[in-house]
Amino acid sequence: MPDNIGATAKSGVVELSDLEVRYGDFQALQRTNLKIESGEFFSFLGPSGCGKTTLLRTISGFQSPTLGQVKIGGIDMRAAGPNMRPTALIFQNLALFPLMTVAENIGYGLRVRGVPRRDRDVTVSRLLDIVSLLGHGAKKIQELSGGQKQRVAIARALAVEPSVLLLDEPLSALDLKLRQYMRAELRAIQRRIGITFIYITHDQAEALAMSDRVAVMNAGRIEQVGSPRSIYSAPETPFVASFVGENNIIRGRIKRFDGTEATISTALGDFTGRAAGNLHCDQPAAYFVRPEALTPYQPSHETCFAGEIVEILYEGNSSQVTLRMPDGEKLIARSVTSMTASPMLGERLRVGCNRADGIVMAIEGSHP
Ligand SMILES: Nc1ncnc2c1ncn2[C@@H]1O[C@H](COP(=O)(O)OP(=O)(O)OP(=O)(O)O)[C@@H](O)[C@H]1O
Repeated sequence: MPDNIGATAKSGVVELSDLEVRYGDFQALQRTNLKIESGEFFSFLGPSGCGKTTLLRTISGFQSPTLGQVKIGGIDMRAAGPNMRPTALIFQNLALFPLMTVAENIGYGLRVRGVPRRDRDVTVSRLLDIVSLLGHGAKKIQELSGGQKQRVAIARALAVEPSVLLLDEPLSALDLKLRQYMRAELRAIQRRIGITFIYITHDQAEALAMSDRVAVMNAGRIEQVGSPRSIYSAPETPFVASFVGENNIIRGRIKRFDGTEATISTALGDFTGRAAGNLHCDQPAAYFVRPEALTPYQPSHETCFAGEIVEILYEGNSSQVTLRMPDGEKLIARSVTSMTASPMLGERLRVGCNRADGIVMAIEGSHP
């Protein structure tokens, strides 16, 4: 590694303190405080335009913050440009050199830094092994599959020994099968080398499958940070509940709140679930329940919904049933048909769940 700031920032801890980014009058990143641990696979997940790329560019030094500070390995990066930071960035389009071989692409950063040929070759071989491309070093970039190109881009970024690898939607150009395969590959590569990976994506399946922790972003703000499991099973805001996975949303007003559970009064009746945050009586709120939590009604169920079947989608190992509720709204249940005699369109079906399956959250105005 060259003699620069990166050389002293050994650890891959990334700390964002009171970080804000404005483009003119537009606030692209609201005040953000966050610590990403060394060796973590950390994802920023959010819809287009929520500020993910802005955040990644600010960490890598391509964008200056309007306020606040980025520290990497405990060192303030304010004075360090992109080339002086212990980070490497992989873009969506990979930006590989088409006329160079795989090995030349991977060794490029080392050549620019004046690393002798023999040392370069050793590093390139090691990296080809890490990304499972041994034997492909002499190939031209055009001779590779999409997934192999991804792995060359990763190896090229790793060649300069960054403490933190920043990945900007690197899988989005691949077809679904390859994307799923590369998720597992990326995770395995990260485990093998143990450096911090910061990944941005709008694809929740990708973020949940690969990450140690996920930050869900909305309109320039982090709404929730947690493990994939906690983000999915205990969303803290209506946005997270509706953006990550599917949720049925039944709107109403808070009738009862005891600190941990809340009952909501809706056009379909009263429903009790886990309370997210502090609630007060008569506040506009919604009851969220995941389609897979709704199973054919049994007397032991604490919550019941009854509606007319208006759609059945056979999905192989399960089915998705859409019910039209008495208020005209739709409710989706999954896996229902695997447990009942085949339901028919137009039939009335009762599905149920337990209190712990539903979450009651305050909603503002028309949101979500
Ligand atoms: N250079 C710029 N000048 C002005 N506005 C910008 C600039 N770059 C980004 N923005 C705006 O800032 C907001 C956040 O953009 P950003 O690219 O960070 O979002 P994103 O979450 O990465 O979106 P995507 O997934 O579509 O790439 C957007 O509303 C965008 O239009």
